[in-house]
Amino acid sequence: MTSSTKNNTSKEKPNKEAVDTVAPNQKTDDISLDTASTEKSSGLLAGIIERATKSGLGRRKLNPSAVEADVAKNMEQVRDNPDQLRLAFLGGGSFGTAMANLAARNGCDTTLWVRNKRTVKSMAKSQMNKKYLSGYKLDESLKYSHDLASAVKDKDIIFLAVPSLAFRETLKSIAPFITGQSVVSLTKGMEKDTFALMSDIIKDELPEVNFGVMSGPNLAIEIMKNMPSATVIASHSEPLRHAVQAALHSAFFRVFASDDIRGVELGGALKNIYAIAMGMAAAYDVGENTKAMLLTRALAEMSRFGVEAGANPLTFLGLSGVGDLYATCSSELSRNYQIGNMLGRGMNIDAAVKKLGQTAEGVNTIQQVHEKASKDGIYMPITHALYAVIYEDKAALGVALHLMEAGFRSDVEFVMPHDYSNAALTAQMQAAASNPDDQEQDSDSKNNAENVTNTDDDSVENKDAKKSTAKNDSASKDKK
Ligand SMILES: NC(=O)C1=CN([C@@H]2O[C@H](COP(=O)(O)OP(=O)(O)OC[C@H]3O[C@@H](n4cnc5c(N)ncnc54)[C@H](OP(=O)(O)O)[C@@H]3O)[C@@H](O)[C@H]2O)C=CC1
Ligand SMILES: O=C(CO)COP(=O)(O)O
Repeated sequence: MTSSTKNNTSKEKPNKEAVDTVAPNQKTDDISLDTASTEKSSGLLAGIIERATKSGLGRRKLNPSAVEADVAKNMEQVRDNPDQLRLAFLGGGSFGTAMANLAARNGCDTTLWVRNKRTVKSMAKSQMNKKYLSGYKLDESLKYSHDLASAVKDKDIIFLAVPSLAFRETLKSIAPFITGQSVVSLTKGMEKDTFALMSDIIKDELPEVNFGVMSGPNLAIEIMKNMPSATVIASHSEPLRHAVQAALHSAFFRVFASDDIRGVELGGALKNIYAIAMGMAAAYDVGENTKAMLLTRALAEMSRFGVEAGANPLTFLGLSGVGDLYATCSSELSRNYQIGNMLGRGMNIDAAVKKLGQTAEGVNTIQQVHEKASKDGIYMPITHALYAVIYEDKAALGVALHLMEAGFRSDVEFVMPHDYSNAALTAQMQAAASNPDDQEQDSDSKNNAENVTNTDDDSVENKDAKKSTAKNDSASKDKK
């Protein structure tokens, strides 16, 4: 721990921030223009930041392992003294505010960046986010800024809680000010047209940073009400995982760890699709059996898509998978659920989004996942059905009935691979049909196959079968 770190905790007088960073007890028309920031930077990564600055190392040359080593060295003290962490939260919506508030309450030196200058002034004055979390008082130590540079400079960790559509542009804007900070995404979505997850965008825009993603069942309003909640920080960097745990952990909020970045991130992004489906189903007054079927088949789709994207399917059994799926699919607080409910009551998508007036990532994620799954032959019947209802104007009841008639599938395909139920059989049928010399089959398998082809006419399913057969072929070739 550097001596400056030891001597400078957030309990002492805070550093002067640059232009437009407003501490709550500071008059907003009296914002300091002192950009000198004369006090030495403090906190976990201070040593690294200092070293990089002194040696004139360019951002691209910074060695992330040195950053990790610096954090690791100090972890023991940080666990006991989270108030040594200096954090920036970017995004003044409900989630950025709720998380920044948790960190500030834990004693971390915390700045919330909000893009609108007038909102910054109003938040600093009222200590409230009137637009997104009206009525909830924020911790008095929380600082507010609309100046990105001053918000992120000399911080240990930068948390991004902007909507996915603004994620890349926000990273581009902070890139010139990155020295040794770590970056953590709180955003649950997929970039339009590129299918990129937020961690992909971080790797694109800031290839050298130490990063993580955080996701879990975290409805912002429940967190503001101190209702016990938990989340997951996923990172390949153990020190970063520990630092995030130390920053946010409290009696009301537990932070679990994972190193499956893909799985944790996909859990948060994909569950929004099914929250829309569940909101819509609720508008039709469906029963508990139906909800349970929707929820568990959603989980099957999520983990199937996840595996194709390189995630560990077991991650979907954790907080960021089944946990968030459950919370978002069963709560009217979920904006995605609300969108689905409005659709189910006859509103069109544009009107529903306008009425909501807040972020519902699922609206974009459905389109991205529908396109990606169709292109790559990943079997995602609920997503395709929802897409057909929302974007192709198909009748919801007809689409739901068609879903119910889809062929015989394995329940948990990681226990009994789908090949053993009917995909392999379908593939055999296709092969037999295209090879007239091979028409002799025993009557049992003929009956089975007829069953399959009668009920299982979904073209994506057929693709699935071909893909499985191709995978098996190449696996057996590999063995040879
Ligand atoms: N709310 C929740 O319970 C949770 C949300 N999340 C995720 O967090 C992310 C943010 O959602 P949430 O906080 O709920 O969103 P909100 O709808 O509550 O707020 C969106 C915020 O983003 C700002 N914003 C919009 N566009 C831009 C932009 N181009 N550049 C910078 N800021 C912008 C808005 O500013 P302005 O007001 O000026 O338009 C507003 O402050 C989403 O990915 C969401 O899925 C994750 C867990 C829980
Ligand atoms: O992700 C969330 C809870 O974990 C918030 O869900 P909504 O974005 O649907 O409100």
